[in-house]
Amino acid sequence: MTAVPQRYVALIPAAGVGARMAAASPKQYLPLAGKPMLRHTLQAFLDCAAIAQVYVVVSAADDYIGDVVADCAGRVTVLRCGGATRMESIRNGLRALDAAPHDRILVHDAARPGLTPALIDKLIAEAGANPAGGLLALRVVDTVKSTRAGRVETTPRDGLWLAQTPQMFPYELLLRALEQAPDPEAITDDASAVEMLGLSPQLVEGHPRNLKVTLPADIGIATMYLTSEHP
Ligand SMILES: Nc1ccn([C@@H]2O[C@H](COP(=O)(O)OP(=O)(O)OP(=O)(O)O)[C@@H](O)[C@H]2O)c(=O)n1
Ligand SMILES: C[C@](O)(CO)[C@H](O)COP(=O)(O)O
Repeated sequence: MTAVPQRYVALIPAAGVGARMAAASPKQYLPLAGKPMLRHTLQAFLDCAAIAQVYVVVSAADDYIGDVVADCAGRVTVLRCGGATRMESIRNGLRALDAAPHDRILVHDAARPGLTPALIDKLIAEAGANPAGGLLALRVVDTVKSTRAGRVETTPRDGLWLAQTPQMFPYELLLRALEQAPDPEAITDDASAVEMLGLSPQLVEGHPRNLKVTLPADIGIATMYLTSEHP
């Protein structure tokens, strides 16, 4: 029996309110280098030949998305099933999208507009065949301090990484991991749900340009990367 080739499908959670950004509109629609942030994020997948379909999860009341995807007919599907948390939005999106069990789902934050087709291709090349999936991540390069004990302590940084997105997993595995998670509050990213099943997703070196735009200061940094000549 010939193996059915796996497809690569993007799922972009874009139903947040951007509370930490404290802007007039949800941060994923703020203008960056002349375009809404989400359009930059979408374009990275639209410019990546490996991506078969892009799904965007927005809130039911979202009235920004129409203008952002007006010229993306066919490649982008809008799912109005955003939830109260990022993980709920992703789980709702997984239940709504069309994919085969072995297709790879690349979950990517709308708030990471610095992603490039080259980074997507790198993740697919290095982790696309891994049954435990994989994600872009950056090694920690600064000394890490913790105040959890009520005082300042230094945490050894060897072996520490900062998770980025896309986080890519077989469709069946990711949906099962999110639905079976014993403590949904403990899941801050998709990989942690898969880790709770005892699997170890592959870490693939990402790039600082793929930062999550979270605080006002991140707008200038993201704009610098989006307008820079350097890849
Ligand atoms: N209920 C939610 C919350 C977040 N997200 C998405 O998940 C991504 C990463 O989340 P985060 O950076 O925390 O975005 P917000 O939740 O909007 O930010 P804040 O926590 O400051 O409100 C964003 O693209 C956001 O739109 C989502 O789809 N649904
Ligand atoms: C998924 C993520 O971007 C990986 O670093 C991060 O966990 C999202 O955190 P947020 O608080 O939902 O922005």
